[in-house]
Parts: sequence; C-alpha cells; structure tokens
Amino acid sequence: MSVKTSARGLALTALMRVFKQQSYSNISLNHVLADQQLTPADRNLATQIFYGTIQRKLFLEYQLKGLVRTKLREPYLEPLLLMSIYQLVFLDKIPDRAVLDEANKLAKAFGRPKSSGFRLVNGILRAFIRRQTQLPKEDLAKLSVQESFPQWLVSYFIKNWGLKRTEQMLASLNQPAKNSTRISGLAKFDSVWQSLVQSGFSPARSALNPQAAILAKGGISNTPMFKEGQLTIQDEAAGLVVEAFDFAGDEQVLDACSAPGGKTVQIAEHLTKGKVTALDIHAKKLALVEQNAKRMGVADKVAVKACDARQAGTFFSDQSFAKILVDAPCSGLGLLRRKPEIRYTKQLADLRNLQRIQLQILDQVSFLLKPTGELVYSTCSISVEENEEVIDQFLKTHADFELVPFTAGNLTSDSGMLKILPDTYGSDGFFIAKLRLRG
Ligand SMILES: C[S@@+](CC[C@H](N)C(=O)[O-])C[C@H]1O[C@@H](n2cnc3c(N)ncnc32)[C@H](O)[C@@H]1O
Repeated sequence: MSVKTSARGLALTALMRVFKQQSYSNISLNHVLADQQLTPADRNLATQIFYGTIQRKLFLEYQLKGLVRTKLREPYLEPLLLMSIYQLVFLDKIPDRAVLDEANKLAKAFGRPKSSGFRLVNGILRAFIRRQTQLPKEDLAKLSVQESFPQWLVSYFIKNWGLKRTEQMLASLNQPAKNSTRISGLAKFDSVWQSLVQSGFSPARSALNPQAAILAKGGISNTPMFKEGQLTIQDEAAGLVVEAFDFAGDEQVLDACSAPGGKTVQIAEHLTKGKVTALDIHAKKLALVEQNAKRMGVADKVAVKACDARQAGTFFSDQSFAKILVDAPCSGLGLLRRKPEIRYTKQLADLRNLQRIQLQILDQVSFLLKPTGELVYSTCSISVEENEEVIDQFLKTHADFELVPFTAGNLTSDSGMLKILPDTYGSDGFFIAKLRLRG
C-alpha cells in the first residue's frame, strides 16, 4: 500500500476535494474510498479523520493561528495540518509521535518534487504540541470555536433555544451519526431483525420509530438483506414523516419532492391498489427513485415525473390526489451531524430564500388535493423560518386547510406540528406538519 492509498492518505485526498472543490462530504469520501482495498479498521480510521476534521474545522483553523507565518501554497498543506491537529487533540489512542511521522510521510508523498513542505508541517505541528490548544476569551466566539459552528449559527440557536440547550445541541451534533435503517413494511420484521443479529450488526431499537433498527456498524448496503429490499438506510426521524398519513391503501398519492426516494418507497409500502407519483425538479435524480423502488420491490406502485413542483398544475388536474407529501428542499440544518459541511456553507439569508420556495411549492400543489385529503409538509431543518413560519403563512392564505393532530411511530402531535431536535433522541433534526383540506 502506498502512502497515498493508506487510510490517512485517502482521508487527505477526500479533504482536499471538500475544502478546495467544495464537494459534498459523503460524495467525496465514497468516491475516494471506492475500489480501495482497506481493512475495516483502516476504513474506519479514514472515515473518522475525514468527518472529524470537517466537523472541527473552525476549531482546528483557530489552533493554527500564530503558528503559520508563511502562505500555505501547496494545496495539501492546510488540510494535512488540520487533520493532523485533529488527531493530536481528539484521537487519544494515537500517540503524538505517530501523528508526526505520518504527517511527514504524507507531506513527502503529496508535495511537489524538491518541496520542503514536510519541514514546514513538522515545525508547525511541533510548535502546536508545545503550545497546546487555545480558545478565544469572549463567550460567543469561544463557543463558536470550541464546537466549531459559525457565530451566526450559534447566535441563531441561542435566540431560539437558549444558551444551555444550544451548548447541549452543539455538543451532540459533533457526535458521530448513528447507522440507522428502516425495515420494510413488506418484510417480516422479526426475521430481518434475526438476520441482522446473526450478521453481527447488533441492532438496537429506536426510541421514536418502531420500524427502525440502529446498527452497531456500517456496511449494510453490501448485504443480501439490503440488496433484496428487506431494509433501507433511513434516519429514524426521517422514517416518521410518511407515518403521519392515515393510508387507506387504494389512493393516489403525490410525492412532490421525492429524490432519492426514501419516502416514496415507504409510501408505496402502504399502498395496495393505490399509486404514488414521484416528482423531482432534477430529472437525473429520479433514476435513484426508480432504483430504490425496484430494490424495495414496489416499482409497480411508483411512477416518476421530472417536474418543478411549482408547475405541477400544468401536468395534473385539480383534486387528483388523496394525499400529498411535500418533503421540501431545505437548509438541512437538522442534518448537521451527518453532513458537517452544511454549517459552513449556509447563511441566515438562505433560510428566508428557502421559505419563499417552500411556500410556492405548497401553494401550487395544494390545488391538486381532493377535499378531506391529507397534506404532509416536512423538512430536515429545525429553523423556524422553514417550518412554523411556512405553515403559519400557508394557513393565512389557505383558509380551507387546517392542522390536524397525528401520531407517527412512537410520537404524537396534538397541534399538528412536530419538531424533533437533534439532541433529543440523537436522530436527525426534523419537522413534520399534517394539514387537511376541509370537505
Ligand atoms: C429533502 S429532498 C427530498 C428527499 C426525499 N423525499 C427522500 O426522502 O428521499 C428535496 C428534493 O426536492 C427536490 N427539489 C428541489 N426543488 C424542487 C422543486 N421546485 N420541485 C420539485 N422538486 C424539487 C430536490 O432535488 C431534492 O431531491
């Protein structure tokens, strides 16, 4: 194995893609690890260093302050320094000596010919070990650096949930995400559970979702159980959205923002004679919905259509559907544990811009619902702008709709709106609202 294809070499390559090319973290890591012959331990190490460095990026950059006195010209230098400081501070089992040696080898392998970058890396890391970690003095800046969340987001959390809950949420969001799966409603739950036990996944029950199995390790997508559609990868909170509907089984359902189809297949599992029409603005992504439907054995109940949901009225007549799901495009602020880079890319203004799109989608699909039909609105965001405010504004201009109480999995909402914060159950953060068109 060469230095570049070692666990740390692959983590560095993936980090360079995220930091310099702004690629998505999960896509970059999957791309870099694909076809590599790593042991499970090395794969875990590469994953841990990669996600940990992105998660703690603000903290790690702050540690470099005062230690770097020259421009870091070669593209590998900054990511290598950040991931090395990550290991020095957060991975207790790796001795400092090993981190320095590995950084030295990586600098030589990734540096230009005759580059002296390895000396620079060595000097900076040794200076960091002598000085140790530092934090700003002022409270807001300190919390922001300590938990590695931009100041606007820390202030936003404090404004909405107070300082104590914010501290709790930020710390929780820096923990690794769970390996959550949902057992298909068409499979025999107990027998899938037994297979999981026998294959060493040590499944655990979820506190909020009875269909979920939380696995002790990754790699489920390589198993026959997954390939045969007995279960799928889905967060335990995400798996509650579809359960907010009361299905008859023979109805026409619209999934207005469907790709990659996690909720489309779940809807289809509830249908007997009914069908679900899955829209997405990105035609390419609909192939994923079709693949998902095929794998989960529900392709005969799913029809896909590339379409901007804001123009759905040009393709479907009014009152075509008994149920409509709007799992809206959103900031993803509930996914900060699973997609750590979101915290650095989103801005406060995005929340208002997204609100406008979310309201336009709701407004346009509302004409397609039959009287007494159900409309479920959900996002994987916890912001007020994309959730409660959207529902309030929609109801102000659509007096024929009302919020209705619902039960989804082990949770009940009397108000018709449910927000799951990410530290309550250690799940993704989610918002679900259930509306009914009066008869
Ligand atoms: C939150 S994701 C949906 C996740 C999906 N429901 C699932 O559970 O797998 C939002 C989706 O909405 C799509 N989208 C964004 N704007 C849209 C629009 N105007 N009309 C339809 N789809 C849209 C995005 O391409 C994205 O696939």
